[in-house]
Amino acid sequence: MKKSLIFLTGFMGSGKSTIGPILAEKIGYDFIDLDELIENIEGQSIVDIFKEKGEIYFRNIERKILREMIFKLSKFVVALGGGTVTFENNLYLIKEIGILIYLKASPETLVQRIKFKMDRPLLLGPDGKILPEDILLERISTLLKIREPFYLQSDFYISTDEKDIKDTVEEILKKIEDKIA
Ligand SMILES: Nc1ncnc2c1ncn2[C@@H]1O[C@H](COP(=O)(O)OP(=O)(O)O)[C@@H](O)[C@H]1O
Ligand SMILES: O=C(O)C1=C[C@@H](OP(=O)(O)O)[C@@H](O)[C@H](O)C1
Ligand SMILES: [Mg+2]
Repeated sequence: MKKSLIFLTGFMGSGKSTIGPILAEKIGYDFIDLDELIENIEGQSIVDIFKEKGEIYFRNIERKILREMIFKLSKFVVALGGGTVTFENNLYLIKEIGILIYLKASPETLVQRIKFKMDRPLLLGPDGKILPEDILLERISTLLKIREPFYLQSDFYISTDEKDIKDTVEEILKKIEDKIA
């Protein structure tokens, strides 16, 4: 059965929010970033939601907004958050309705892509500051080991290490061309 929703999953920094709009444009779909949608609905940044209301609140709202949106969309590329598919039954919901693509990257690559970014609360120190590179690598490696079994349940994965953004998009296009409506 051909599908009209494409979801991007993968660890923080794997490129979901960057690849998503480019892919959408190429196939004539619209684009939505789940994190941006959460920020708009909540009127608060992801960092502030985590800081003021905590991760459990974030996961509940993430799940609620995902459920509300998922049945309304057609011809959309959706960039998920890095944790979305690892909570509750989000993974099964997403797979039932769309094509799930895992943007795979090694911990070493991920560190290089996000080491100066302050917008991922799970990768900041207790003081809210950027972690030293060796600690960041350790944290990413540990969390990725826990999460990868979920990511690997995607319909397919694309390895993004040593690949530029354009090549990643091209590879996805080849894989989905006969699967989308
Ligand atoms: N090959 C690549 N694929 C995706 N992103 C890349 C690549 N090379 C460098 N980047 C950079 O890595 C960062 C990925 O961040 P983002 O798209 O926000 O990831 P995510 O939404 O998965 O957390 C961006 O700054 C992007 O420009
Ligand atoms: O991996 C995670 O648990 C998270 C990833 C973030 O999205 P990105 O993967 O787009 O950075 C965002 O949803 C939040 O900070 C939590
Ligand atoms: Mg993102």
